[in-house]
Amino acid sequence: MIDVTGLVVSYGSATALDHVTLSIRPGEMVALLGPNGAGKSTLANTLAGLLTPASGTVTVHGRLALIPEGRQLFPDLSVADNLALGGWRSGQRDPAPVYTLLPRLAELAPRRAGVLSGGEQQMVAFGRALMSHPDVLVVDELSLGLAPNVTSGLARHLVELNRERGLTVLLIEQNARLAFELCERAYVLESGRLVAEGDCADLAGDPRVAGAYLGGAIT
Ligand SMILES: Nc1ncnc2c1ncn2[C@@H]1O[C@H](COP(=O)(O)OP(=O)(O)OP(=O)(O)O)[C@@H](O)[C@H]1O
Repeated sequence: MIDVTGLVVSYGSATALDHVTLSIRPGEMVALLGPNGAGKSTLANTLAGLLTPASGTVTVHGRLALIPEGRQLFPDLSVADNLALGGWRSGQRDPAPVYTLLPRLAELAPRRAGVLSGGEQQMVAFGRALMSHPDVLVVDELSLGLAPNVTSGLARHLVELNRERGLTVLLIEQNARLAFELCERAYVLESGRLVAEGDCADLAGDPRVAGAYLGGAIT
């Protein structure tokens, strides 16, 4: 669904992604882990076509939607209008399918996005991404600034979409424990380079990964 080969992305003279190669098969839910500044959002934005690679190739088979870091809602617009903007490019105007998946959004529809809680705003960002009926969803920091119970509620929706509807997901997370719980496979990015990849169970047992991202080995 996603094929990235030898990807280099720079901001001026600073290289943010340095020959990154990865692939995600249809229906997979894959995690991308890494510390602050590793290049995770740069990868997400490049996959979404917002940044142009200096070299390398990015191929996305199907329609990709991004839930950007920090949600990036229009705070003065209603929830319904934020959702409508998500369907604007693809001409999808009917929010009903999204309301079926995320019924809370139907209740929030007339409210201004800016007055909602962080969890509600993340749900709006989620719904806005779904408005374009994506084949692959890139989620940049689902859990950012959210209480664990709020994150788990959103994660449940994500897993349901992946398992029951075959949505391919790239989950970018600093919360490695959550990512390992939800995904089967993961990539680890540090300073713009992939430093580890594999099954989450193997990575969780890798002392280096567990030490850096899980606060010690998982037993
Ligand atoms: N617009 C920009 N202009 C210049 N440098 C940037 C820009 N955006 C990101 N960078 C730099 O590129 C590198 C990768 O940043 P990026 O935001 O992709 O990392 P990240 O892994 O998503 O980090 P975080 O988890 O903090 O969001 C960092 O060194 C960052 O300072």
